[in-house]
Amino acid sequence: MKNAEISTIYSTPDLAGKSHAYAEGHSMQLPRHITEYHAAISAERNDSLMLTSNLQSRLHIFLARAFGVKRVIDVGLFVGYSAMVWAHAVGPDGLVTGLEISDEYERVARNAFVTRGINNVQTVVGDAGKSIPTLVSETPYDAVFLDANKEAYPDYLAQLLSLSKPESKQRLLRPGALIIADNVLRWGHIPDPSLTTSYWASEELKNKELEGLRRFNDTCAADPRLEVVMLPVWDGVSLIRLLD
Ligand SMILES: C[S@@+](CC[C@H](N)C(=O)[O-])C[C@H]1O[C@@H](n2cnc3c(N)ncnc32)[C@H](O)[C@@H]1O
Repeated sequence: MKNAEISTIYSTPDLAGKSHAYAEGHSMQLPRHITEYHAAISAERNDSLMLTSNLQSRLHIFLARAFGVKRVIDVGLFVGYSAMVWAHAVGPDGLVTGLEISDEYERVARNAFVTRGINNVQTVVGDAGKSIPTLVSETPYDAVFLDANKEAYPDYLAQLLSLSKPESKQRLLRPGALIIADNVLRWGHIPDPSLTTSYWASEELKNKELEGLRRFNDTCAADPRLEVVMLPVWDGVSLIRLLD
């Protein structure tokens, strides 16, 4: 719908919900082990809000296949749902590297992969800022999914770019790599700083996250090495391409 404002497309939350369900019903199907894992986490865990949605996952799979993605870094593994989606997208001969600071979450994720016979995911426990530089090898990655601590997005982006210089013999990301960043609109708080709703444990955390996301979004839009499309869907998703 050309020039339509997003707020005027769906006049009620009910209509937005119906449209989402319809879109889901008319998109590619996900394998059952993925939808079942999503449902199990949603039913059993009180931190399941951190999950990406099944519809967003279809976009990830679509993009991975369109971009020829075989190697992905999943920054913010949580209990392994998004990594499981990437594992499906890249196929058994691909590789997903999941980075997670919590050894408890990583253990749950690893167990989920083992019990489902998924063996193309490797996990690294620790602060992603420390793990990312260790991933440079002979074979660059094709894609990154940023979904960990929002305040560190600018640092993660700076690392990805500085470890993927055109003149370098070894680089972390290949030219043309895809970076997908989740939560870039943060419930509308990024475009509207006057919002008073708060989902954060403290004002300090809120301010840190929002400041980090704003800096990240501004950098992506301004950096000549990057091409970005920010989608105002879900919690805001930026699709970023490394040009060189
Ligand atoms: C929103 S959740 C990720 C959800 C996951 N991508 C999915 O959709 O299944 C964010 C995760 O990032 C992890 N995290 C937070 N800070 C981190 C850091 N500095 N390094 C690595 N992981 C971190 C959290 O423990 C949490 O599991």
